Amino acid sequence: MEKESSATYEPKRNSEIRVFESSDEISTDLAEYISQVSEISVKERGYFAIALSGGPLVSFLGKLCEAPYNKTLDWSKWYIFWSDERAVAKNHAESNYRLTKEGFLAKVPILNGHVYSINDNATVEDAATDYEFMIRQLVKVRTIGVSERNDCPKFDLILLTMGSDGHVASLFPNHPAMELKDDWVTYITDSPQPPPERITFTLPVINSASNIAIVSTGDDKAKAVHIAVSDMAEGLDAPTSLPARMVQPTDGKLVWFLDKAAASFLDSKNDDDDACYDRHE
Ligand SMILES: O=C(O)[C@H](O)[C@@H](O)[C@H](O)[C@H](O)COP(=O)(O)O
Repeated sequence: MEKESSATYEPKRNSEIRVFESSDEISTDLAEYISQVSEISVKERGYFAIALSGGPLVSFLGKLCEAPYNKTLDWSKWYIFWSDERAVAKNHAESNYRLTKEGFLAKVPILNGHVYSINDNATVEDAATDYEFMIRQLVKVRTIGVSERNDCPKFDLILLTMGSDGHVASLFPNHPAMELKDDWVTYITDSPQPPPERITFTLPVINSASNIAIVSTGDDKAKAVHIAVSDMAEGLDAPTSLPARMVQPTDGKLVWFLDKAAASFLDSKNDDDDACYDRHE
């Protein structure tokens, strides 16, 4: 893939980019990051409400299931949600719930009653409505925080991955779901990536979170990463329609966890000692 621009990268407000040598290093740093966010949330609110997604994310949570985190984290305060789900049965190989259950939940002492999966036994429309209703109940009792700006749920942490087309959760480029302002959870029936039917958080919910992390690896993500984080949109294809670029926390903080391949279109400001992003080498 040819590099299209050599724009100097300046991090946007409230965002940070961490670049790592390997997926293993991402997993190590991500575990420490999640541990710190969970500790702060439990201390400040008494709960840790975290939304996960599917795809490769679970493979990056491995280190969190090991020492010291398996013993030191206050797992009883964790509440698990999904930022998106594919409309397949929970035991289907493509179910985000199943991926998370097998790769993460089965390995840590999170209470079953704190795991809020998306209904696989209803139409996507009903599943989205039910999920939003359930989140509304948990916001009322403040198990999930609330944004003072727009009454949206304020998750302590939303963990996302990004596709090479720049999609996050199940918000795809140029899809009308990206325009929704009042819904918290919606559904799509025409995903460009199978399966076509999916349930997803909307941008207002994602952007209301206290913390958002996007984990992305591989050189097929380099162009989308560049468009997503660059302030210099000139010459880039319809950057405002790129979902990852629309991830802009209103009150929170966004951290990108990238490998060198995904970061390969980003330029440091000068040389190594004056880089605009953190190189974890
Ligand atoms: O069904 C999905 O929506 C995908 O699983 C998707 O969300 C995935 O996270 C990205 O496509 C990145 O995946 P890779 O990093 O493995 O390419």
